[in-house]
This record gives sequence, structure tokens and C-alpha cells, in this order.
Amino acid sequence: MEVAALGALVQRAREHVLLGEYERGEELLGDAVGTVQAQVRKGEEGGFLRNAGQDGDGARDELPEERQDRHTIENRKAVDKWKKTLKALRKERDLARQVRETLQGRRATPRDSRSSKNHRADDDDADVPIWKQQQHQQQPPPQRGTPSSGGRRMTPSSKPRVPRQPTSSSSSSSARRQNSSSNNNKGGSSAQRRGRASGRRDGAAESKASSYVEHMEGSPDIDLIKQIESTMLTKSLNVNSEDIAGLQGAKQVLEEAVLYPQLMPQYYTGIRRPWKGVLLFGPPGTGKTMLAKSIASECRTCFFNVASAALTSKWRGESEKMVGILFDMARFYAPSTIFFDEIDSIASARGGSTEHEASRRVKSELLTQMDGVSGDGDESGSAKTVVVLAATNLPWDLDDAIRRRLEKRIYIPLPDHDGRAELFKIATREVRLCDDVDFEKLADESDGYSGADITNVCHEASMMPIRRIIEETKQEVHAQGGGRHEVLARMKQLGQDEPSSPPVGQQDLLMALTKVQSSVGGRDLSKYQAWLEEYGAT
Ligand SMILES: Nc1ncnc2c1ncn2[C@@H]1O[C@H](COP(=O)(O)OP(=O)(O)OP(=O)(O)O)[C@@H](O)[C@H]1O
Repeated sequence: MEVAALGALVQRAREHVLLGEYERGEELLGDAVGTVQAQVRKGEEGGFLRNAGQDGDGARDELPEERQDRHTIENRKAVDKWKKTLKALRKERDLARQVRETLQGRRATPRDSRSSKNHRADDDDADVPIWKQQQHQQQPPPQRGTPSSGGRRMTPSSKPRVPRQPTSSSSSSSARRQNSSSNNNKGGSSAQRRGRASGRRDGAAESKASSYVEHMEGSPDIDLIKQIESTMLTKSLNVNSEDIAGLQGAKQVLEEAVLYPQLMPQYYTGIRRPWKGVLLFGPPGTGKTMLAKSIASECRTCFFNVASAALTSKWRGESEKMVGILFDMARFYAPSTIFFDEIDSIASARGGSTEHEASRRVKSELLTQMDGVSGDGDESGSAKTVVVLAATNLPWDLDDAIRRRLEKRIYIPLPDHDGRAELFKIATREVRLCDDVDFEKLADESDGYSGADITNVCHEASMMPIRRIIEETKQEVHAQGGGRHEVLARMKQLGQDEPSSPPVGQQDLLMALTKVQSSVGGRDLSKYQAWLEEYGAT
């Protein structure tokens, strides 16, 4: 292939990769690798000289000696340049292959076995979180005499580690100053902050400790660290996007904002850097939390589920310290996702007369930390991103600066007709249904219901046949002169004789719809619509 066509070829390959056609992208990148390899070979044989043209067509040996030297140097420079290009292209081709294989592996995983209770997250490599896979890949083989058990390699030169202090309240204002003074180079400032704070390179893969708690052993904040790790961190989630009814648009935006940058960090640099944060807003019970969990499961990143109440402490300075530790831990386990549920309760507008000083400090720390999350994929191609996802039912209460940092703002509305029908199907998946159940009719009857409302309706409906049986049993026993004791004994017997529960019918579901009312009012919906028009960014 012509060298002149190389640029266009690589461009085409990248377009295929961005469109998700990894196989074709990989193939074209393979062609590009072949062309560049040929250039390297040619240069190593001194071939650039003869074809360069500017020195005439004569062979190298025919040139005067000083020109031969100049050409040797130029030839070497050209070879070095081609070698660099070769390395970068190989990396890109391998990445496309890796993504293709990961996706193929995921598709090949039967859904049932993934949701099976007995399935262990790390049974096969396809289910090993990205952070763990990288750890495996980067782990050098154990050296002779260096025991590797216990997840921590000791070398003769191992020194006791001085625990790093996470960014704390005391350092937050200076960190913030530094951040704003280097606004033009935010990647640099976050890297500086990380470097300054820890004196170590980022990420679990490069640390010898297998957990953050171990890494921070001896820190005065170890209790807080343990509390955060045990209550907020989930290393492998198993929420399937197929369990979420509807919301196709939101799923797509989230994939583009969160999943693809994790899979292909090389492409998401500069102006294409990943979004700093994503806000999911909308009425309660519409699946915001489920969506956040499912996207984190797809990425196989570590997931920090932060309920705002968990970040409040009665001790002065402790809440903002927790925020600092949380982000620090997320960077340690990167790639990771931090999900703030009900973010409005910790990030409401600042400066109000009722605002407590402690709450203002937490917000400042949150802003600082959000500025410091790693956005760009690094050159080595490893996805070390920390993604901030947040959800709220009260988007209008959010602090302006926090809202600005949540660059993507996605509306999660009440389910439409098809969404409701699907919700009824999903929610009744585990119960026996009578043949008369008509999901379309149920969707017609449940306009204005949220996903959580429909789940409640199905819960209520599934109880009804059991209640009927209990009632019949009571009447039967009482008619025979039996009392409470006999009723309970008969019920126990019934459960043993008839272990499969009685089926739920259409009437049960319709009756349950009259008992469970929609939890979202029409006035609220117009408020969301107005906020979406003013601040939405999808
Ligand atoms: N789109 C959906 N698909 C499937 N189930 C849903 C969906 N939306 C809601 N649900 C059901 O409602 C429950 C609550 O959903 P979830 O917690 O994700 O809502 P939320 O929007 O985060 O609510 P809140 O704003 O009150 O925190 C889920 O456990 C699920 O049973």
C-alpha cells in the first residue's frame, strides 16, 4: 500500500471503531501496521536515501563522505519516527481487538448464568472487572525469593510505606486555589494534585496493595476509610440493562458518555474528553439508580454508591474528609464510577440563609474533587477514568457550580405506553400468570405511573391469589369448628402439598391498579419539562 494513503487508511479505521465496527477497524489498522513495518524495514536497510530524491538517484556509496554521514543520521531519524508510528498503530489495533473480544465475550455470556445466584464474578476473564484484568496483565511474574502470596509482593528493598493523606478539608482551599490558577491545564493540575498528595503513581494496578484499606494502613483516617470501603464500594455489580424497561435514549447517551470512553480511552482525548459528570434527573422511581448501576456493570468498573446521608457526619470536618477519601479511593481503583444518589441533598445552592457552614465546606470539597477527576484516557491506553454519575428528583435545587460540572444532564421521564407494558412483564417475570393477562391493556390503564409504581402494583397483585387461598382456608376450618391453631396448621400443610404459588390473573392486576395510585403529580412533570428546556444537555 502507498505510504501517502496511510493517513486516510488510519482515519477510516478509526471511523469504523467509533461506529462500533471493531473487526473492520482492526483489519484496516492491521494493514496500516503492515505498511509502516515495511517502511521501518526499508529505513533499516538505508533505503530512504535512494528513494528520497533530493540527493539525486545515485546510490549512497557514490555520495561524498560528509553527505553519507548526514544521510545516515537522517535515515535513523526517519526510522525512529516510523517505529513510533508503528508502536502507536499496534496499540490502537490491539485495543480494537480487545474491545471486540470483550464485547463478543459479553454477548456470549448467557443471561441466565449471569444472573444465577451461584455465579462468581471472576469465574471467567470476561467477567473480571477491567481494573482487575489490568492488574493481572501488569503483574510481573513472581521473582525468585519474592513470595507473592497474600496479594502483596515483598522485595528485599521494600520499606514500610508512609500512608498517603487523602485530600482533606484542611488542604481543600489550597487545592482549589491551585486548581483555579491552572485552569488552562486541568489534566496537569489533577495529576499534580495526585502526585503531590501521594508521591506514588495512580491506580491499584501500580500499587502493591490489593485494596485501598491495605494501601492506607496506618493512616489516622483508617476507620473512615474502612467505613467508606465497606458501605459504598461494590467491586462487581450485576445489573443487566435488559432488566430496565424503555429509556432507550437515556441508555444510548449514557453509553456514549460513560461506556465508550472506558473502552477506548485513546479516542476520548482533547476536545473529545469524556464528560466530567452526568446527571440523571426526573420523577422518583423512574429507574435512575438502576441505569447508573447497569452502565457501571457494563463497564465492569468499581462502583461507589453514595447515599448522601452516608456523607454527613456530626464531627467537624469529617464530611468533607469523607468526600476527599471517596475520590481518592475511586482513583486508586480506577476505572471507577461514583454514583451520588439524591445529590441535591449534599449539593443544593450555596449561600442560602439557612445553609450550614459544614454543608458549604462539603460542597467546596466536592467541586474541587470533581475538577480533579481524570478525564482524558492516558497515552498508555489504560482506562483510568473516574466517572461521576448523579441522580436527583429536584434538579432545580442544585448548586450552579455543581450543575455546570455535571455536563450531561439527562431527563429520565415516566415510562411511555411500551415502557409500561415492558415494566409489567419484567415485574411479573417471577410469578405464574394466568392466560388472560394482557400487558397492553395494563399499559393503557397505568398512564402516569412510574416504574416503581408499576413494581408496587405487581407486588400487590401477586399477593392477591394467596390472600384468596388464606381466606378460603379460614372459612373452611371455621365451618368445621376449628380455631386459629387449626387454621395455621392447615396453611402449613397447604404450603407443603402445593409448593408452587397460585397464578396471578388480569383481574388481580387491575384491582391492584385501583389500590396503588401514581406517585407523581402532573404539576411536577411540567416543572421537570421546564428545567429540561432550560438546563437539559443530552
Ligand atoms: N425503567 C425501569 N425498568 C425496570 N424497573 C424499573 C424501572 N424504573 C423503575 N423501576 C423499578 O422501580 C424501582 C426503583 O427504581 P430506581 O431506584 O432506579 O428509581 P430512581 O429513579 O432512582 O428513584 P428515586 O429517584 O426515588 O431514587 C426499581 O427497583 C425497579 O423495581
